[in-house]
Amino acid sequence: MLKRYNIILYSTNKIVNSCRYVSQSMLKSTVNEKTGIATVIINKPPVNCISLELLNKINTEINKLQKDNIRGMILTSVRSLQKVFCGGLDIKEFYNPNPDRLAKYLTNLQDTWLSLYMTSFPTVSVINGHSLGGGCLIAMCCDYRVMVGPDYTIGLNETKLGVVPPKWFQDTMAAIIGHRKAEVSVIAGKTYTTDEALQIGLVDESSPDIDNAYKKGIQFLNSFEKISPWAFKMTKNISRQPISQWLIDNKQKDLEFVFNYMQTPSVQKHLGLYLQSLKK
Ligand SMILES: CCCCC/C=C\C/C=C\CC/C=C/CC(=O)SCCNC(=O)CCNC(=O)[C@H](O)C(C)(C)COP(=O)(O)OP(=O)(O)OC[C@H]1O[C@@H](n2cnc3c(N)ncnc32)[C@H](O)[C@@H]1OP(=O)(O)O
Repeated sequence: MLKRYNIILYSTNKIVNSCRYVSQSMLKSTVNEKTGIATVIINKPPVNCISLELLNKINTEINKLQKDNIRGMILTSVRSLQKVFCGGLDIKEFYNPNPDRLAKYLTNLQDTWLSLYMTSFPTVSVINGHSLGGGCLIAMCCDYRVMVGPDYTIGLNETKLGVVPPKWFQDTMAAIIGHRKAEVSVIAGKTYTTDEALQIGLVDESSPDIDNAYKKGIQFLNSFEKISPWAFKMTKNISRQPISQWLIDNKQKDLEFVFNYMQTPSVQKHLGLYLQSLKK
């Protein structure tokens, strides 16, 4: 039986020296058996945007780590991408979608958010690049955020694509920076530089380089060494349960609404234009 571990969601290959397992594609996960800390690295070039397959892998991995009783987790992006933590949800999943796949995607998105937001172990995102839309969402699900800077951006920019960030996206941000600031932010689809994100409390620490950001993440996880895992889990649960319970109670309604809304001609038109604007 493994010790209880913390999780840092982070993108580097060289930190972990004692690996329990590594999955080869899209998501690399390693657990340092001495410390009990997992490092989960998103590795989907060119910009780590979240396809249905990646979503499945993230959710499966979080659930595995949950069973393994890790002490903590770092979530990050592979270093070779250099400037992107996560480019958000894969817009191609929403543009001219296959209805069956879209329904699967949206269901998986709900489930992955619930898994990551409610982990019973501490989590850190080491944000080593731009983190937009769904990328910002997964970073916000973690208990602590360390962002590399100064030149990266983070934010829920959905309105810039002509789509509405669902209630649970908005609630996740409001729980971190407060309702008013979150409202202003999501309405305008605002993105923040590392310094601005630090200033409004969207991230907890900044760092000029990835190694240092990772160390800060580990320090955060180590701060729980003397806290009972049970006390951690129950306290986090009380803090986050009101937000997660809304989705649990409204899953089907939320799914149906988004599923229909995404396929309306107006949303499809905006998504098409946005996708085009991203093309080189
Ligand atoms: C009660 C009412 C509720 C109603 C709710 C209803 C519906 C809501 C449901 C769900 C909401 C939908 C939520 C969406 C959340 C999102 O995540 S949307 C996506 C947000 N992300 C972005 O806007 C990022 C866009 N990308 C960039 O800005 C840049 O790519 C980058 C990340 C800064 C990196 O720049 P870089 O110069 O390195 O790379 P390129 O821009 O050249 O990109 C390379 C390549 O990748 C493609 N690409 C980039 N991002 C995405 C993406 N998110 N999805 C798909 N494809 C992407 C880009 O097009 C390039 O492709 P190529 O030219 O073919 O190589």
